[in-house]
Amino acid sequence: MADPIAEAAAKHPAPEGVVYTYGTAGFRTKAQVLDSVMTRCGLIAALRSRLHKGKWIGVMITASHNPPEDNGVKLVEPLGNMLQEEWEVLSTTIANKPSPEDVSKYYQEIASKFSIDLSSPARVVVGRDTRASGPRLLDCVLDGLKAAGAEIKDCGFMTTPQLHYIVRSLNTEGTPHAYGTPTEQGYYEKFGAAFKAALRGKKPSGSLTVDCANGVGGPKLRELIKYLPPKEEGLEIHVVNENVIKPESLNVDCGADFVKTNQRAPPSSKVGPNDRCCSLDGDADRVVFYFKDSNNSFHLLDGDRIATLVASFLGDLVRQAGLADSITIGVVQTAYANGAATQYVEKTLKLKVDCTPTGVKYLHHAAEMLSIGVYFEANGHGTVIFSQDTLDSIAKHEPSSPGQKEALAVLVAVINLINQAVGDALSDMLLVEVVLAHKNWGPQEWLGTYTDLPNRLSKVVVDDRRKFQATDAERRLVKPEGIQKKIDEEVAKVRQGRSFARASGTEDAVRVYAEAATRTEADDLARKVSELVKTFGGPGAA
Ligand SMILES: CC(=O)N[C@H]1[C@@H](OP(=O)(O)O)O[C@H](CO)[C@@H](O)[C@@H]1O
Ligand SMILES: [Mg+2]
Repeated sequence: MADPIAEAAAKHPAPEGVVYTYGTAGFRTKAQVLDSVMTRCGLIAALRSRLHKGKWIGVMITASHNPPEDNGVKLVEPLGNMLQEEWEVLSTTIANKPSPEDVSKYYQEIASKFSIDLSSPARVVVGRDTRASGPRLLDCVLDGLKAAGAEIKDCGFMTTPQLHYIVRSLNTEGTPHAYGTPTEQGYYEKFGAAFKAALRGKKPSGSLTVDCANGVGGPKLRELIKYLPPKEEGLEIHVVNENVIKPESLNVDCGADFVKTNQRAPPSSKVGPNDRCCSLDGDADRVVFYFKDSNNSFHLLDGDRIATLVASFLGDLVRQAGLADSITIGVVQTAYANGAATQYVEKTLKLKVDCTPTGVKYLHHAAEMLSIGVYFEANGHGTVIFSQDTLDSIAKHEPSSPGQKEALAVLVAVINLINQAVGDALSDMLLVEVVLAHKNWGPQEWLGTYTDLPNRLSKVVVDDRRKFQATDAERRLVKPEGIQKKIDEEVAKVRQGRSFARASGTEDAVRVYAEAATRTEADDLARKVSELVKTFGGPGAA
C-alpha cells in the first residue's frame, strides 16, 4: 500500500552525516542540507495543528541574520508564540531519522502518543524571507504538508513577525480576542492606524533612516509606509539597504547584527550628525537604533535602551492614567544586558528586573507572568506583553480627569501598536518613534538616561561546547569543573567587573561576555576569561 509520508520523505532524502537540532531559533544551517528537514517540519506542523484541533500553525522559512547561503525553519504556535519545547524535541528526532520508512513510522508514533486523529483537519500557513534557497525549500515544506493532508496557506514573502501576526489573527478571528484581520494588508492597517493614534498629533522631529539588511523588511516597510500618516504630519522615513533583487547582499555589511556586533554604522551609511538610524535583521524581528554625534562618534541604542525607554514611558502612562495601583510593570533581560541598564531599571525607574537564559522564548515566558512585561535581548529582539487582567482593567477604567483620559488614550493606542505575538522590528521601531515624539527627545536625550559600562562579547571555538554547562540564567558555569572559580577570580580584579561564558545555542562556539568600569579593563577581562575557556575546553580537557 502506498505510504504518502514515506514517499514525501524519500523525495527529499537526508544527507549522510549531518546531525540536526531544533535550537534557539528552529533549525538553521547551510541551505543545501535543509531539504529533508523542511519536509519533515511540514509533517510536524500538520501533526501540531491536528493536536490543536485544526488551529493554524505557522512555518517560517528564514535564517534571520545568518549569511545568505544559510537558511532555516521555525514553527509558530496558534497564538503566535514559538514552538513548545517538547515539540522541539520531536522535531529534532524526526529530522534525524535515517530512512523514509523511519520518518513515516515516527509520524505514526507521535500520532498515537498524543491520540491525534490523522484524518482530522490540519491547517498550516507558510511564509519565507528573500533568500535564494527559499523557493526550493518551500517546495520541500509543501511536499510534507501535502503528504500529511494539510490545508495550506502560502503567504509568500513575509517578515517573521508578520507570519506570527497572521497565525494569531487566523486563530482568533471571530472571537472576543480577535487580534486583527488575518492578511498582510490587515497587518499594515492595524499597525498604521495604531501609530497614528499613538502619536496623537505629535510629530517626530527630524527623520529616521532604516537599514533593512537587504532583506524582506525592505519591501514590507515600503508597504507599511503607505498606511502611515504622510511625512508632513508624521514620520519621515528613509529606507536604505533594501536590495532584495540581489539576495547575496542579505546581511552583508548592513543589518542589525552587523551594527550590534561591530558597534558601528553600515559602511554605506550617509546620515548627518544626530540623525536617527535603525537597522533591522534579515527577517525583521530585531531592531537596533544608533546615531553619530557632532564629533562623528557612533552611539548604539540597543535592545536594553529600547526596553528602558519603553518601560519608563509605559510607567508614566500607567501612573498618569490613574492605574498604578492595579498594574505593575516589569522588565525581563538576559545576562547580556548591560549592567548599567539593569541598574537604571531597578534604581531609577524602580521596576523589577528578571533575568532569563538566552532565547526569546525564555524572556517571553517570564514576561507572561507580569501584568505588563517589557522584554528585550540586548541585540534588539523583544516586545511588550500585557496580561488579560491588565487589558481588562485598562478597558474598564474610568478616567477621572482630562489628564487621565489623555494618558489612557495614548496607552490604548500604544498597546495596539505593539505586536503581542512576537518581537517585531517594524512595530518596535514605530513604538520607539512614538515615545521619542511624546518625550520630545532626540537620540542624545535617549542616550543620556544612563551610561553603558564598556563591554566586550567574544566567541571561542572549543572541541565540544556541550562541556560548558551553565546555571543561574547562564551567569555561572557548573562544568567544566573549576572554571567558574577562576572566572570569579578574574572578575574580582577589575572595577565593576562582570563576566560569564556559555555555550551558544545557534553556533558551534562558547560566547564570553565581559564588562567593567573602563574599556581596557573590560577587554582585559574578556581576554582572560576567553583564555580560561580555551584551556578548560581544549583537547584532552575533562
Ligand atoms: C548573545 C546573543 O546575541 N545571542 C543570540 C543568539 O543565541 P546564542 O545561543 O547566543 O547563539 O541567537 C539567538 C537566536 O537568534 C538570539 O536569541 C540570542 O540573543
Ligand atoms: Mg531575526
